Amino acid sequence: MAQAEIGLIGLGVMGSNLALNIAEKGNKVAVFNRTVARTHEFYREAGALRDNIVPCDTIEEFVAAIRPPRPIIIMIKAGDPVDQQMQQLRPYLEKNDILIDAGNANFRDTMRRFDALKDTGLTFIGMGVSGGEEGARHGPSIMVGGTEGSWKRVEKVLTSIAAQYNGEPCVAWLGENGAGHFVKTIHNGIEYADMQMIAEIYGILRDGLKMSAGEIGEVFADWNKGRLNSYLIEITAKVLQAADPISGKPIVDVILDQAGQKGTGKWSVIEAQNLGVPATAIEAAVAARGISSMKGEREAAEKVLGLPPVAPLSVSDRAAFIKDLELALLAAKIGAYAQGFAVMAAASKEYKWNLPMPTIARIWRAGCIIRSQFLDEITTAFTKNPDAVNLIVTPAFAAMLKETDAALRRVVSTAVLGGLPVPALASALGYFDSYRRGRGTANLIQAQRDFFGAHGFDRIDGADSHHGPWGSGLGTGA
Ligand SMILES: NC(=O)C1=CN([C@@H]2O[C@H](COP(=O)(O)OP(=O)(O)OC[C@H]3O[C@@H](n4cnc5c(N)ncnc54)[C@H](OP(=O)(O)O)[C@@H]3O)[C@@H](O)[C@H]2O)C=CC1
Ligand SMILES: O=C(CO)[C@H](O)[C@H](O)COP(=O)(O)O
Repeated sequence: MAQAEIGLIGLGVMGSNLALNIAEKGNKVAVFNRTVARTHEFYREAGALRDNIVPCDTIEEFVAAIRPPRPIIIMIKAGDPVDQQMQQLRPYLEKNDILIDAGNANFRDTMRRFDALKDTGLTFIGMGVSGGEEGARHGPSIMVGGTEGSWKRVEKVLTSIAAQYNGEPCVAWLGENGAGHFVKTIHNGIEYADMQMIAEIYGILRDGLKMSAGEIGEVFADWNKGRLNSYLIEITAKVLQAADPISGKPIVDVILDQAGQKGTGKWSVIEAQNLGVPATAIEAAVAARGISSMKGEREAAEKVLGLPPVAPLSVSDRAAFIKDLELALLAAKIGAYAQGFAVMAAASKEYKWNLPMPTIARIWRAGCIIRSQFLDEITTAFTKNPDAVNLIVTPAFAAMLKETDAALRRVVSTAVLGGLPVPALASALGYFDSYRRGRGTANLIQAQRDFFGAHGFDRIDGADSHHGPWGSGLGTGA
């Protein structure tokens, strides 16, 4: 039998679909899974694609089934399992073989693995893959990090399996070592913010306007025809309109309000803080998942504190308010994406990756979870303004923000007065209001720091005087 051109380890949700995608595009793929029974089940269910699949029970058999130099995709649980899997493979590998970690790795692990293999003759690629089950099967968005030479060796097969947007493949080499996994992490951070903002709007419609899940679903379905058109809005509409087969109620009404998380959102926030870049919408979204998981504490607190004693949401023109919600979501979304791209710009400098912002936006337009029409507008904005320090000051997004921020202000204030939590929407508004104000209030913080710690400050007039006359009083002229 002819040898496989590529190998794939890990036949879970993502790996099995990616393997079928690879096989369907005419590539012969060898597959291995820790639990051998799963390999057999996968092969049985592969149908006509079996001709392009070589199922292997042992690692030795797996490596031998791939034509050298071997590209091997590892698509397993992130973290220690990847190190263990690499250790297990090492004795069988030969010079020029390429290990490709396609899971949601922390980019710091990717940098370490990349360095560890640097002088061994083996090559390491850290590759972010987004699109969930469906994307992996029919075309994900793929973010590649590693040497440019190693990318050239896998470009053809990755291009064949990636999603396409207007005929352009959603895969690109983004830079050395951890670049691909860093970009995937920020993709997920933005995904958290997008999802949290949608959930906050859902909360306003459910608890403020007392709308049913089905009615809210219709609102999202309608918005999906407009400027918010995106995968997440589309699935939100579908989720809200699905019935629970057990109770007959809308399924969303019987799901526990505790959000899971696997780490990428938290890493986005940690790295943003490490780089000194505000990512307040992403932070709010991660914190909201944290609070959501404290179900028992929240229920106990509601008994002690009660819900805020406020009048029902005062909205005279319901249709106008729902329009405001749509515009508010668009405005807040601009904030989340601006922050995510700003974090990537800072990381690009710090790690010398030279991340191509228009390319990142371009490969997120299809295949991935945050895919949307909006990303096409970001692609254009970064292409026209490659040196923009922030998405929100590019002409197109500045105009979009000026058009929508008043709606965000009205929605946030209405929700706050109605006692409805909107931490991500409010954080985006706070970000805009802080970022657009030339003279802020940190002069007072500098004075306080100098007062208690003699930390010094710079003066507006540039005078060479850096400490305050604390306790001297204002005298008569102030
Ligand atoms: N699900 C999604 O939407 C997405 C997931 N990802 C990432 O892709 C990766 C795989 O996720 P997913 O397919 O959802 O996960 P699943 O839980 O469906 O599958 C996990 C896979 O990892 C294997 N595995 C677990 N531990 C080990 C180990 N110690 N050694 C060897 N193999 C091991 C499992 O093998 P076994 O059958 O023996 O248990 C299985 O093949 C993760 O990094 C995830 O974060 C990325 C994008 C989207
Ligand atoms: O990478 C993904 C989507 O892009 C995965 O679905 C990931 O698991 C999502 O993160 P979390 O589980 O923390 O919500």
